[in-house]
Amino acid sequence: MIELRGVHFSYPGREVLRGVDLRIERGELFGLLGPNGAGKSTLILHLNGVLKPKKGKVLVEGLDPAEKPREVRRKVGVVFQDPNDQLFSPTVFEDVAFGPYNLGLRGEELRERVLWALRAVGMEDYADRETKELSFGEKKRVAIATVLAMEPEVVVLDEPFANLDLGGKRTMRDVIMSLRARGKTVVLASHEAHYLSLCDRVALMDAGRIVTVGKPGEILGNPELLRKHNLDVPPLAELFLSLGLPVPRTVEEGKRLLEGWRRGGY
Ligand SMILES: Nc1ncnc2c1ncn2[C@@H]1O[C@H](COP(=O)(O)OP(=O)(O)OP(=O)(O)O)[C@@H](O)[C@H]1O
Repeated sequence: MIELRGVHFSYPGREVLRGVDLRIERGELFGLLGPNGAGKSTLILHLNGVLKPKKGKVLVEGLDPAEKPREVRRKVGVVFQDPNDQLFSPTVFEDVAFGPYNLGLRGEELRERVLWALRAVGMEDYADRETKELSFGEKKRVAIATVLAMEPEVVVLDEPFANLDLGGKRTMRDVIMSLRARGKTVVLASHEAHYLSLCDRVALMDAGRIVTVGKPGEILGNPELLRKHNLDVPPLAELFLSLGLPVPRTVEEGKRLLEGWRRGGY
């Protein structure tokens, strides 16, 4: 479980988190939605102790990341927005091996772990490639593998879908759903609401505060709320709302709703 209580944080001369209260349950797929500059990345950096609150408290599975950063970083893996911030080794294998090596894995066990993590993101054939030669989307997948290889309990993904093509987005979605199926807590931060429809719950954040928390349908199905906070209304949400239907979470649910609407409507 992740808990933030009254968290305040300032960069020099700029207050960015202004009393954040949030609770994310174990095993939840949780969305953090907010416009550019809302404070999402700053909040995320509090979850693994990179930043410390000026006021308030952060607890991850009962541990304070500011007091026990090493223990917390074993539990929480953060995938940054820009994979270039995450990758620094000459080869893909070495980049992915770095974390588990530091956890004490060696030899065949280490190799197996690295290849497993690369397989999970569809990059097993890239193990011997030079990291700097990869495309942005390939780097993004490798960045996720570096986190998966540590087997963290919580995986935090900052703008995971940004700058990926359709194939990259599909892989990302599959990775997220498989993490969830394996009982991991997953936090997705995005300024694009439609990517968060697959979440169990979504928190809307703006100007350093949590505005509201609800089911994705409650947030994505509220165009006034989204527009008020400079967020795009997903076209599909508008379509379902215009038909008087709730906003579905999955394509299957959408198909069922449309089928019911068609039967009732004609
Ligand atoms: N290192 C820094 N020093 C000073 N100000 C910063 C720093 N990092 C971020 N900020 C400021 O803090 C505010 C929140 O930034 P943050 O990156 O947390 O927002 P965000 O919600 O993740 O935005 P985005 O969707 O654009 O990634 C912004 O106004 C930003 O300019």
